[in-house]
Amino acid sequence: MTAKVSLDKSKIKFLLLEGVHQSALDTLHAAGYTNIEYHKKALEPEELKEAIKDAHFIGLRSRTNLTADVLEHAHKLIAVGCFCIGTNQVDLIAAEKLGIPVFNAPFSNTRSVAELVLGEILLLMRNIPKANAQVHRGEWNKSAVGSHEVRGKKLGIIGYGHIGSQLSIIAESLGMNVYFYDIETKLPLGNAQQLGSLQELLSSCDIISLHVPENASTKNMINAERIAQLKQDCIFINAARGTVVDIDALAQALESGKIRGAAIDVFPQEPASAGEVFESPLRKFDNVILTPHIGGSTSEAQENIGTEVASKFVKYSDNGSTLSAVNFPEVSLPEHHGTKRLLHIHANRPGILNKINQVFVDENINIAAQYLQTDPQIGYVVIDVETEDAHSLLHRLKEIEGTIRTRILY
Ligand SMILES: NC(=O)C1=CN([C@@H]2O[C@H](COP(=O)(O)OP(=O)(O)OC[C@H]3O[C@@H](n4cnc5c(N)ncnc54)[C@H](O)[C@@H]3O)[C@@H](O)[C@H]2O)C=CC1
Ligand SMILES: O=C(O)CCC(=O)C(=O)O
Repeated sequence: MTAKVSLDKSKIKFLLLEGVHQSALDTLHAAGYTNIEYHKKALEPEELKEAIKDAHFIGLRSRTNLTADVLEHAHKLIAVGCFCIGTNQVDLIAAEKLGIPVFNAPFSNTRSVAELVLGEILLLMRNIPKANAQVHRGEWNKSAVGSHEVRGKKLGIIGYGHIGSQLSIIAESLGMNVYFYDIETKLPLGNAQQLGSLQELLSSCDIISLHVPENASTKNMINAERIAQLKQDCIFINAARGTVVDIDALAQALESGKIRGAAIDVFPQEPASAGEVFESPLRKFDNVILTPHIGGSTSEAQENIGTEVASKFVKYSDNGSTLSAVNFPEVSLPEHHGTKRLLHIHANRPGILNKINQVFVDENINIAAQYLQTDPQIGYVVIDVETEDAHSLLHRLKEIEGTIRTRILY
């Protein structure tokens, strides 16, 4: 049985951007949510501020920047869904302060990225991008010079998380020797070896592939100084985030022949729409594979992501569960039958839980079940009660100082 929610389901508005997969709409429809505004593209900032005003849920991919400024216009927003892995396009701290959990799909496109990178390694080791460009221009350079098998070559992976470790496995199956650098100690899969320093990895590997998230520690991580540490003639791949690499320094290294080939899927500035021209100092190189941020763009990945993130929306809307939210205390909740469920999100201050519980003492209402999780900023408490008049309880809970938002589920 589908749980009833505080608002009539038809009044709960979903704003879905950037052409998220049909599976997201199917999942929402199956759960009884029909009020969906769907856009194939990202919205311009002003359009976004207008569209988000009455949205309860927003779904986006990597092109929509949900800044603190945009979030201020989101008066009704209950949750954000990133239909991708990266969540750097959302101001997670601002969202949390507003009591808005942000969900993503942490591994639905992992395999797609790893497969693309593997394909690029094979092509670059054989100089295929350059040969392809030359033949398209009518040039015929049949040569084995500088063309290599990948078997026995050293692959250096920076960031050994979901994607890095998946790549490690499939690269080993082709006979490559895998090394990685990560700020955390990671379990090496197969025969892979973790190296103690980035410099050691850069200077010893034939191929370097980046798989770190965008954050303060990775901004311009690969700058001119790091590029100088690369092995002469190496191959360089970035399918992580554009901000991780100094693109001018990379262009210089390609110009000088230090790097023999590269594959770049992500850029410091990416066009906001298909109509915008892509500008980059890398465009002129035949030995560079340039792709428009499509590492995770396969039918399989997009379908899985659509279902996964939309299911998290449904779970939070129907049931209050925040499991796997990236910026929010995680609470996994059972179904509530025969009770009303009150959700209370508050600033994490001493004494606030006492005040919440005092409401139930004053009203002489028995708490059937209570779930609480906190992080340093906020607390999220869920209370199941057996009463007909849960609205007056909600009203009192709202008045408690430090309350960020409340909701009731029937
Ligand atoms: N091109 C595309 O379409 C796609 C790009 N991505 C990007 O790939 C990134 C990685 O994805 P996952 O592997 O799923 O993430 P993950 O979170 O599973 O792994 C990231 C790894 O990087 C490590 N790390 C973090 N900071 C580091 C630093 N300064 N130095 C070395 N290691 C560091 C972490 O410890 C972790 O092991 C995502 O954050 C996203 O930005 C993800 C999917 C698709
Ligand atoms: O599919 C997208 O729009 C972005 C993919 C990506 O970069 C991610 O999942 O982090």
